[in-house]
Parts: sequence; structure tokens; C-alpha cells
Amino acid sequence: MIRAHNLTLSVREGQHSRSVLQGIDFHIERGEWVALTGANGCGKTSLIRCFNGLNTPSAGSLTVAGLDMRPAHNRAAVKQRVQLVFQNPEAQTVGSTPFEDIAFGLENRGLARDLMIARIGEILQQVGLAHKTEAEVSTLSGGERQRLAVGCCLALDADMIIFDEATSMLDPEGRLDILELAQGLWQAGTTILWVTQRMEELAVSPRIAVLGGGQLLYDGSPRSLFYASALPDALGWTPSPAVRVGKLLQRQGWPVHLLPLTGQELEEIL
Ligand SMILES: Nc1ncnc2c1ncn2[C@@H]1O[C@H](COP(=O)(O)OP(=O)(O)OP(=O)(O)O)[C@@H](O)[C@H]1O
Repeated sequence: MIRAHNLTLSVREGQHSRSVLQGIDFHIERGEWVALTGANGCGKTSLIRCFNGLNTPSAGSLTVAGLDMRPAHNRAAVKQRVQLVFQNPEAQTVGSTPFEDIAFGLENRGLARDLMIARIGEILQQVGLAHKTEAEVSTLSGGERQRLAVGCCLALDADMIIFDEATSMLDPEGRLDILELAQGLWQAGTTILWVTQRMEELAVSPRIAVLGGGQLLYDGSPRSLFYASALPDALGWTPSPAVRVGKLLQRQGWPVHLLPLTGQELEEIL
């Protein structure tokens, strides 16, 4: 789905240019779930904006959905296939009701009116908003708005959805809700890039990429990141309670593949 080789991005700052991403070698296969993490300002948003054509790399190669991202027409084509769900639930709705919002995404598809109404119904059902079809968007909760944003990605038939810290402004229930919605889409075949700084969201990701200072510092499984890499300590991360207990077990000789990543895995061990 995504192949980046030696990807470099520089931005203009007054008279000078500053390197924001340096020499990134990274790939995401179709149908994969990958989490992307790193401290504020390390380049996560800059990288994902390259993936959906909003940023143009200064050097290196980038292919998305089989398209070379250098020509502008390829970047424009990819914008529809790789959709973003942003942090702020209020910043991504255009319609005044969920129905209108999804209709907006479907407008350019040339569907007959009855087919369009049926498709809007299916999408709102899929994101759990069928009962809010005609509600004022301003009355939706943050989590419902994020569900609606996901519905808009579905209306555009996205091959890949990038969730850019999409749970960071939600309460714990809303966070779990959006995570589970994304997991359902992933199980149905959508490629997911899940950008987060939350340990519990990293723990449930099969693969984690860590960015630091515009470079890819780690790309691998959560278990090797938390139990076999010095990176979390070096980056000053606070481990989740499950990993803290796991570290104690590790010191007593437990094999890495049995160490817990989540509260549920910890409960099973205990
Ligand atoms: N168009 C731009 N012009 C100037 N500086 C930019 C531009 N885009 C990104 N940057 C800078 O590049 C660096 C990386 O920013 P980016 O938003 O990609 O980081 P991030 O990891 O997503 O941060 P956060 O977690 O805070 O959202 C920052 O120092 C930012 O100010």
C-alpha cells in the first residue's frame, strides 16, 4: 500500500529550509494495521501528509497504492483513497446533519438518488449512527463526530484510513469506541495507520513504528519494543501497568513471548 525509500521532507522557514523528515525507509502492506508514534513535533503529521499527497517529499521515493507520488495528478488521486481522521472532532464535518455529511462525500460518485440514500443508510449503520441520521451535527458527542468522520472515509471508498491521534480529545469510553470501530474496519480489509501516543493503543497494534527527530527509530512488534528494546526508556515513556508488571516477571526469567502487553493479558497470567 505504501513504499517509502529514503523519504526526506524539508520545509521553508523564512529564507532557509529545514529538514523535517530524513531518510525514511518504510512500507505498509495492504490490509495491515500499523501504529505510528513519537513525541510532539517528531514529524508524524508531516509523514502522514506525505502518504495522502498533502506534502510532497523533497527527496527519496514514495509509492502509495501503486502510484508514484511525484506527479501532482497521482497525489490528487491518492487523496481520495487514503483518508485522514484528525484529532479534533469539530474540524471535519461539513454537513449540518450526519445524512448531509455522508451525502457530501458521495456527491461526486454519480449515484442515483435512491441508491445514494440507501448507501448513506448503510454507512451510518456501519458507524453506529443510524439513530442520529437527521440530528444536528452540533448536538453529537465528540465520539459520535469521530464516528461520522470515519463514515465520510467510507463514503469515499478509502483503501486506507489514517487516524491521526483521533482519540486524543475523547473520554476513555469514546477512545475505546473509535479504536473498536477502526479494528472492525481493519478486520474487513481496510488498511489502517493508527497514530497515537497512548501506550494502551500501541499495545494492541501488531506493528509499531517510532519516529524521533524526523527519523524512523523503530519498526517492529510491540513485545520487542516494550521488552527487548532500550528505546522506551531512552524516550522517557511511562510504561503501562501491564508492562511494568511484565518487566518484573522478565527479571525473574519469564520468556518474552509470555510477557503481558495489555491489562487483559496480565489478568490471564495472574
Ligand atoms: N509546513 C511547515 N512549515 C514549517 N514547519 C513545519 C511545517 N510542517 C511541519 N513543520 C515542523 O516540522 C516539525 C514536525 O511537525 P509535525 O506536525 O509533523 O510533528 P508531529 O509529530 O505530528 O507533532 P504533534 O504530535 O505535536 O502533532 C515541527 O517542528 C513542525 O513545526
